[in-house]
Amino acid sequence: MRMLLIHSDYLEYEVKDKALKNPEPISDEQKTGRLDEVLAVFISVEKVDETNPDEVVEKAVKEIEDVASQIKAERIFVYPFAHLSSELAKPDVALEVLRKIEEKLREKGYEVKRAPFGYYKAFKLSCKGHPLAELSRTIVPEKAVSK
Ligand SMILES: Nc1ncnc2c1ncn2[C@@H]1O[C@H](CO)[C@@H](NC(=O)[C@@H](N)CO)[C@H]1O
Repeated sequence: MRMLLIHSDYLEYEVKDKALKNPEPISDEQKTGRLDEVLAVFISVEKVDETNPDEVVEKAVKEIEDVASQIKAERIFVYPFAHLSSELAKPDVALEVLRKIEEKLREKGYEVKRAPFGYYKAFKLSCKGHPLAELSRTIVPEKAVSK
């Protein structure tokens, strides 16, 4: 998994077109979204993550929490982003991983939004520009689980 983390004044998106034949079903309300004072986390789920999705979810949540606590961010935007890797996981695994990351962060008390999966989206982002405002992380599973 590859993550790009941007501490932002805001992130807003607008769904444009389908980018997959079967994108995640969304309500009209989910066609746009915005969070202010947010840690935006752009995530590419990778092929290697398919060997142990639960392990990469745990590791990703830990990394995100670690950054959020350093920058004192209470809101997190999970953003599916297929452009950080050339070895992408298949969509059904990727969506499951992203949903679990969203869910676990919410359980830990963060205000969390997740941008819709499988769409082209316009987005606006305002990076804060301080030394910890732009970070990247690479996460790989150590132990493959048998299918
Ligand atoms: N392995 C993967 N990791 C993260 N996101 C993934 C994915 N496989 C598919 N997607 C989603 O489907 C859209 C088309 O690739 C992706 N759309 C995007 O990445 C938008 N920024 C438009 O390009 C994304 O929503």
